[in-house]
Amino acid sequence: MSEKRQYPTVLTIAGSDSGGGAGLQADMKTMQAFEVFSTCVVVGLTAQNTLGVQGAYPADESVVRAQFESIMADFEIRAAKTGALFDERRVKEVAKNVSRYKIKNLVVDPVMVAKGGAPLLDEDGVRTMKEDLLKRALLVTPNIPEAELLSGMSIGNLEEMKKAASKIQALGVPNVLVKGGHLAGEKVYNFALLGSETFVLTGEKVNTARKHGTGDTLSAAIISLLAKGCSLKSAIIAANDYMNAILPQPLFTGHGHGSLNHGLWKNPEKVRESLTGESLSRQLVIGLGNVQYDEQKLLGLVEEACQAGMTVVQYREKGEKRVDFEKRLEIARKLKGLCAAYGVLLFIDDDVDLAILSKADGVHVGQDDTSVEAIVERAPELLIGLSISTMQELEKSKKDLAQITYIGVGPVYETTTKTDAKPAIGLEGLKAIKNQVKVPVIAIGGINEENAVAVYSAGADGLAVISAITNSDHLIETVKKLIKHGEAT
Ligand SMILES: Cc1ncc(COP(=O)(O)OP(=O)(O)O)c(N)n1
Ligand SMILES: Cc1ncsc1CCOP(=O)(O)O
Ligand SMILES: [Mg+2]
Repeated sequence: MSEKRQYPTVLTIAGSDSGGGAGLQADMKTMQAFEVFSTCVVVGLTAQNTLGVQGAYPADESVVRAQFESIMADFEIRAAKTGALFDERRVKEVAKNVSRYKIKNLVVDPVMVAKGGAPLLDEDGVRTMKEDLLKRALLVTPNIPEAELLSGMSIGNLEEMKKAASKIQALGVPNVLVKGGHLAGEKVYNFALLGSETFVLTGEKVNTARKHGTGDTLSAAIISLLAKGCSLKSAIIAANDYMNAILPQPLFTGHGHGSLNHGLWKNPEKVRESLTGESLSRQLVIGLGNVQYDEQKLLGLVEEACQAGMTVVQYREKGEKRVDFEKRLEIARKLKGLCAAYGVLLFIDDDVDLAILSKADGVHVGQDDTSVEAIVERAPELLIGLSISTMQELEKSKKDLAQITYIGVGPVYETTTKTDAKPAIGLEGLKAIKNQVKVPVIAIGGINEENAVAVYSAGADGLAVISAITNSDHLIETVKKLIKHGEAT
């Protein structure tokens, strides 16, 4: 076989949903959205549509085995997941093949019952899954009813989710993610037990019947990110963000529960539409020039900032040393990987080529940079941020406002970070510009954890900062304060 590095390739071991919204179809659509190559072992077929499951037809074990043989003879599988496995015989066959081919990064989505109530795993299958399959997995992702069956206890709240996760871990699987969507309450809590580390992820409870395939989609997103080299924790966090982004915008297809819009994440038009104020609200602008040309410091700081809750990173390379294009591309690609893992948007300052080649989400341009028209013509997939410093610039840019994602307004306060900054416009200048536009206003220039509240009160929809982060000796606290000030106004 060729020694060439392989494109990240993943495997779903699951049942087919003829209705296309769940099962291996949901998995493969999700994998496409995350830009990994997907392969599948079909463990059985269902005759199914958005109204329910009309029939289930397990595949013969020899057919399951033959598919494993074909896939493993050719592909380098970086991560795999299981979905509906139907019964004890198929669970055993899958477990055997997972061992035979030493499949790593296996996520078991212990699918037991379809959304409409149809059983997708019999009782003996559940027992075999507990005894034989879980110990071969990296992670198991039960929902509440599945966690109850696996743990043998009933679950009515977060505390019980935690207890159940420990009981499931004791079955031999090192990491457990219990999905709390079935519990009552306005928010959804998902509880993760990764080794001895625990954390809770929240999501909005979306008031829609179109939740079919959510478990498949979440686990497919997790293995796609694992295949791209993300840590398990980052993969879970980013997959949760993906769910929160696509759940509110289902597809109205069929006459029953409809479907998730799996491609939404990567469709720029849709991403633009689904961007909330929150997703643009805290931007870290940074480059090597802001961190004494120390690459590890840059990447470390960006990762920490993403973890802490910054929502956008802008890669802006200014400073006395020249950083050549090749190096900037290398950095931008690394930043893209980091940001994607946390569901953070990456913008590139000034350079449209760099934004295209690094697959950044957007580009930020000033008044004298590439025109908005030219960017849209060349790279319609890019989100666009545009600097506005004065009413005159706003007037000149009004024709472009419909095409752009946000305007960067400032400097609001004096700043020493940008050597050629225009005069500070103050809170009054910010207010005046805000009053003239519908597009989100991201304030920049001299903003820090103390004055952020005033900036928000003047009408800013978000903040962009450099020194508030690069000079902070308590970054998590700094970001927390930026978040708090935004929430307070
Ligand atoms: C969010 C945000 N707002 C304004 C700017 C300034 O951009 P620009 O006018 O292109 O100046 P330089 O950044 O190139 O010095 C920004 N980068 N980000
Ligand atoms: C890039 C830029 N554009 C206007 S002011 C500025 C610099 C912001 O840096 P700081 O947050 O350290 O004042
Ligand atoms: Mg610029």
